[in-house]
Amino acid sequence: MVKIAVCGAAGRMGGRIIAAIRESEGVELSGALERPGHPMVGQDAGYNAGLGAIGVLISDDLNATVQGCDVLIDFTAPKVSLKNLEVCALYKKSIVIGSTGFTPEERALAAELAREIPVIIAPNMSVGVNVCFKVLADVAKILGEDFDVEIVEAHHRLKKDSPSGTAVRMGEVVANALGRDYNQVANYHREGICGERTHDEIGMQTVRGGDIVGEHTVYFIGMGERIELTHRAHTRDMFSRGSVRAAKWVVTAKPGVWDMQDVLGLR
Ligand SMILES: NC(=O)c1ccc[n+]([C@@H]2O[C@H](COP(=O)([O-])OP(=O)(O)OC[C@H]3O[C@@H](n4cnc5c(N)ncnc54)[C@H](O)[C@@H]3O)[C@@H](O)[C@H]2O)c1
Ligand SMILES: O=C(O)C1=N[C@H](C(=O)O)CCC1
Repeated sequence: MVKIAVCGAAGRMGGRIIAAIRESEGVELSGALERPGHPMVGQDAGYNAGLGAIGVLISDDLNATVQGCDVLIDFTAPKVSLKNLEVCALYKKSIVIGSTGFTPEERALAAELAREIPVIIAPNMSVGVNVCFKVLADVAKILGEDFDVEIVEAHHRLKKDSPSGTAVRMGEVVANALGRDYNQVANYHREGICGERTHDEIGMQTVRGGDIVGEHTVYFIGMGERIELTHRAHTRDMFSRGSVRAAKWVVTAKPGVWDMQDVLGLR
């Protein structure tokens, strides 16, 4: 039985992950974490999952919760995830990180902290999006230089980071396939007389509103035709089921940073 603790247990994803753990075989919920001062600390973790009481209380004790698990699933925010990664490395535990919005410097620090433990960092845990990542590289290579690439993503009004981690990864996949440096070609902002589109740029546009779970469209726009590759998430449950699948996979993996392409055998 793989013992999983969930960090961000009172959050939108935390509740769905606890529900996914309860319906999965071979795993059990060993702990649930929230930030010190959160009103749900001390309450049963089952309530946010719609399960009623399940006998696991939400704690704010990071060290004790990590010591009691085999793997921590963390959907919080980049700085919190880096701290969690550091504590998992201290106790030689695995970690699955779903948080998005990491800077390049934070990603490099995560890779350094992952030298001695297996870590999964994935901006999107759904099977569908990970298949899109794979297909996107092929589409970009086949279409080549004659098609302009633009990415549009839409999420709920409470999302804190922009553009989404998934949109950034889609941009990175396309840029790599076309031999471009994503950080050089990503264009996040057009306003006023900003000039014609440059050949290499990848435009990134963000929509925020209401309860949109997550939508991503990559446009390949040519002269006289275009391809639009869209993924729409209907619920958060495939992210949470993916994170549990990742947790089962990572406990037997070698140290280093992995992602869902590894878990799903898509690499
Ligand atoms: N990888 C994926 O598939 C995927 C899917 C959905 C969301 N996300 C990402 O997951 C993250 C969380 O999303 P959400 O919608 O659940 O957000 P949320 O705000 O609903 O939940 C985050 C939770 O983390 C808690 N938290 C903050 N600091 C903490 C700390 N120090 N210790 C413990 N808990 C702490 C918050 O109190 C909150 O309950 C975001 O970065 C989001 O982009 C990723
Ligand atoms: O709700 C969110 O926040 C989501 N974030 C991820 C991202 O930034 O790509 C995945 C989709 C949902």
